[in-house]
Amino acid sequence: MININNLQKNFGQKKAVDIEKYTINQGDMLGLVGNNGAGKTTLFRLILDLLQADQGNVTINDIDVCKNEDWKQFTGAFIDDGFLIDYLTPEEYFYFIGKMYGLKKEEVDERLLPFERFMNNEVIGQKKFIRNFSAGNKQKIGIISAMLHHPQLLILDEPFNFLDPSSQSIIKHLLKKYNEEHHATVIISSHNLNHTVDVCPRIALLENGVIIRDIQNENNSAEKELEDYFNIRVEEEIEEELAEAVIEETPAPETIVEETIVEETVVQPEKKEGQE
Ligand SMILES: Nc1ncnc2c1ncn2[C@@H]1O[C@H](COP(=O)(O)OP(=O)(O)OP(=O)(O)O)[C@@H](O)[C@H]1O
Repeated sequence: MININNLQKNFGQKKAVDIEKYTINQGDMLGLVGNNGAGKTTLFRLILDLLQADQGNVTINDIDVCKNEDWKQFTGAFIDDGFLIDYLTPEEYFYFIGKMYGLKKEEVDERLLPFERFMNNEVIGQKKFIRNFSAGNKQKIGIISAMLHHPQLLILDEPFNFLDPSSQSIIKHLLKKYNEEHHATVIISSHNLNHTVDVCPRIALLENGVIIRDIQNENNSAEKELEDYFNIRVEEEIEEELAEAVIEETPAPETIVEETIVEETVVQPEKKEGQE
């Protein structure tokens, strides 16, 4: 479904994405993990043609995303709340998105039904503009709107962010079900390793823009490997910091001042006349 070919994106000296070859198959449920700045969002932006690559390309169903718009019909994505329209209510926004994909109001209402528990009576019927919703509820509006037209490809950047624990659990189930029932390709990024191994049978580990591991995850088998990777990274970084601190604290040889012993000279008080 998605082919990434020799894809490179730099910001100044920083290599944000550098992927020689990577294929995501139709029906894959892929989790993208990596430390802050590893390049997850940049990769999503390149896939969605929101950024121009310095080299290489991305094709979705053999369509080069920056040369043809056809992939947009079967793709849904939510990267950040810049995707939302602040001055609309959630209903207006959902109907607007539905209209873009030829869905009638009643069809949109019907497609919102499976999200009722997820919305928890806090999204629909609130008579509030999107700009006045909490970060968590904006996240919900974004995720739902990305799924509304039943896309064959769904891309969500950190979908669990800002969600309360029960909403995280609900969206995990909804995504899994969506992937299975629609045989849709679902790609999510997350810093939550537990959630990622719970829902993603395939996990790509990104480091400095490079996919360094492509992990098959059956019954949470990737958990240990990922925990080891992230713990090892933390330990390595702490050790590096300590080593640097020791070097900084040790004075350079030429600045070492030899301890000199100053002999005390006892000054005898002058004798006054008549004193012994
Ligand atoms: N518009 C930009 N201008 C300059 N540098 C950028 C820009 N966007 C991303 N970068 C840099 O590219 C690198 C990858 O960033 P990116 O946001 O893709 O990482 P990420 O894995 O999504 O991180 P996080 O987990 O923190 O969201 C980082 O070093 C980041 O500072």
